[in-house]
Amino acid sequence: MSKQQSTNTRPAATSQEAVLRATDLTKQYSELTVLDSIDLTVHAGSVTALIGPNGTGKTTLLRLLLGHLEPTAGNVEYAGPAVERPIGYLPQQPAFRPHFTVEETISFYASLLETPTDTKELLTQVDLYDVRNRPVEALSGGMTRLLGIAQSVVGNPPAVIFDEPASGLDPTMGTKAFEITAQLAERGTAVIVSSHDLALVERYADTVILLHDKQIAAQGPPQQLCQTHSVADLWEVYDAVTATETPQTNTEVTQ
Ligand SMILES: Nc1ncnc2c1ncn2[C@@H]1O[C@H](COP(=O)(O)OP(=O)(O)OP(=O)(O)O)[C@@H](O)[C@H]1O
Repeated sequence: MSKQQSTNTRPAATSQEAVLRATDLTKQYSELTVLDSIDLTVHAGSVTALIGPNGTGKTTLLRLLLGHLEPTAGNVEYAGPAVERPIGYLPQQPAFRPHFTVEETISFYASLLETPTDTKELLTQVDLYDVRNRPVEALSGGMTRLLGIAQSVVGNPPAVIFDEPASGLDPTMGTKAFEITAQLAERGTAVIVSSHDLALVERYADTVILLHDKQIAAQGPPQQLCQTHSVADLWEVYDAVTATETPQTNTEVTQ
């Protein structure tokens, strides 16, 4: 794909209300400081992509935004509308209860909410409608991730958090996963997505946040980051910013 084609040409988001806001967010696991004084805002109608080296704290930040982890300091605020399901979540390794079919799985999640869900439309959107009667344990890894994407948007939450949605997907379906993020943003959802696929991020993200060495090392629209760093693409921005990578060490597993 040419550079020109890879440029994000999606119309600018019309609504820019803050839906998720993190202020002075710090997270330590025992002695290991993973995130240090992070401030970020995720806006309605936009795709915010979180990138950074392995172990730099992307999943930790996403789980803090979800409220699945307690920050060591700072806070997270959900500032979106009061709805049944404020935030949808695709974990890095989605897993589903065995023996249920694809359709039963989505119907189960839909049954937990009063907001109606068009299961057929949802499964069609992620290309799983044709396998709707297949048990979830018979899905491939990529199909399981697509089911996770479908599950995460049941109830049309105002914010959606995708942890590596394209991981394990073939190029077509990886692109499809990012197209879904763009479609969600177009209808007003605040999407935050972590990914190592810089080409897809450059193409689909409105804002990129590059985590490095516990902090936000670069932030902005992909093209603006390229201009600021006088480079041709997001990979070169990433390379320049992370060149002085500080190795992270692990401690005991704690919550
Ligand atoms: N429960 C925990 N206890 C101790 N350390 C943890 C815990 N969870 C994560 N870590 C450590 O925190 C650091 C950040 O992990 P995290 O999973 O957030 O990174 P990541 O950027 O999502 O990585 P990747 O790109 O490899 O998925 C890593 O060093 C990891 O080992």
